[in-house]
Amino acid sequence: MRSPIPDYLAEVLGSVESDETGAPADYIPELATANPNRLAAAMATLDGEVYAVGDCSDEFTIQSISKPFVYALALADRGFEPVLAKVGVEPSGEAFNKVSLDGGGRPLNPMINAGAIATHSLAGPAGIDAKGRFDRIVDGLSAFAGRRLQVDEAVFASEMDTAFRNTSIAYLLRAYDVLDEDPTAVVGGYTRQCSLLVTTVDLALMAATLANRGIQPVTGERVVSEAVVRQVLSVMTTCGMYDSAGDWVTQVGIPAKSGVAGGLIGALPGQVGIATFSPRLDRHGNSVRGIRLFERFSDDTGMHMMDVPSSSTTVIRKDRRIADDLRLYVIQGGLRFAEAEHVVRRVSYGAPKERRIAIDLSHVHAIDDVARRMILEVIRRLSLDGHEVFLVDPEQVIPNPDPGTGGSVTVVTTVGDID
Ligand SMILES: NC(=O)CC[C@H](N)C(=O)O
Repeated sequence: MRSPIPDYLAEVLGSVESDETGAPADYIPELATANPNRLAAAMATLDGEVYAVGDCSDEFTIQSISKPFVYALALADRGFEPVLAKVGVEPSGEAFNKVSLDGGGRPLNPMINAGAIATHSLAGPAGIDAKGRFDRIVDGLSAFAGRRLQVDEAVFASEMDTAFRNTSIAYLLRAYDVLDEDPTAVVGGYTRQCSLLVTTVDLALMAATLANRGIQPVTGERVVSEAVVRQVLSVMTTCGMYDSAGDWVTQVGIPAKSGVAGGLIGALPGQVGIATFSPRLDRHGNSVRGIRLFERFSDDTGMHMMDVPSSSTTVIRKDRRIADDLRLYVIQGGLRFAEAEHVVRRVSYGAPKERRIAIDLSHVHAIDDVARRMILEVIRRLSLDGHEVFLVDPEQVIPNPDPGTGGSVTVVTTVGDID
């Protein structure tokens, strides 16, 4: 059978193809010369399958789509505190290139140029020189993409020729001590970062790495930690589309970032990475057809971050006395707070009389940290109440279970192992 997914993507691409509204960015002269008709879309799954249609292997400069990734590297390299001290996380509601700082002299967020220029200076360890920092950025962004990225020297030179606004932003940052080095050199590094060449497929994989909690789906490399990814996706959600962030979140609902060369990425946590490419931009500097493609994807597939499956009410598959003094709870599905609460409620309200209690997790495919702690607390309290507790956990969804003070548990592979 032929997969229907590329056919679907091609159909969606076809539906926006004739839209010629908007114009390519012309403040970077080299971008204005590029063919504005190019159009591509790609989707990358978290296990590394890539579906791509249109001009999906054409290279173009990453531009502002580099910002969330370099922010991720800065957070990873310096830690949260030093980065947050210099760059805020508040949506600005302003254009990406606005010369603006907050009341305390910090850029409002890392997605606008002011914040991104400051963030660029925070990549790599403190004290690193400009070359080391740039190498770190290329290595880091290449790790997200899963292949070595190169700079488009022509676009870089062209943007530097007219980088007056970014240079003035950098001087303002220097005046407020957000930057403590030569502002012109930092703008050079930032502009080079924006000039890295990517394809739509690269971008889909970079987005999928964010959607996959920081693990690149094809190479399997952990590029940044889960905590960093959460921070980056949060900021993309509130600030990624600049002064159209509110429209975007309500209508599309996928953490996203646009670039003035026409790229657009969306990372839906736990699901997919999506990228589109079309150079004509709206007045916010976002790709016109890219937005339309994302609107279709979100509408057609329910891929809106607020559309989540409701928590399963059938978390407890079985609650049964299986011997005179043995009660068995069989738990199923993925456990987060809401699902674990069902277990807590059933066991505490059910007040089992049997001396021995078995909790069977062999049908649990995922458990998050809070759910794990809740199950362990159930075990601890059952032990304190005088029960002998068994955990049936053949897949070790809770490795080395430690119920804490006063609790004890025996781990078995099957219910049959309980004698
Ligand atoms: N929105 C963007 O893509 C802007 C990036 C561009 N290099 C700039 O700084 O102006």
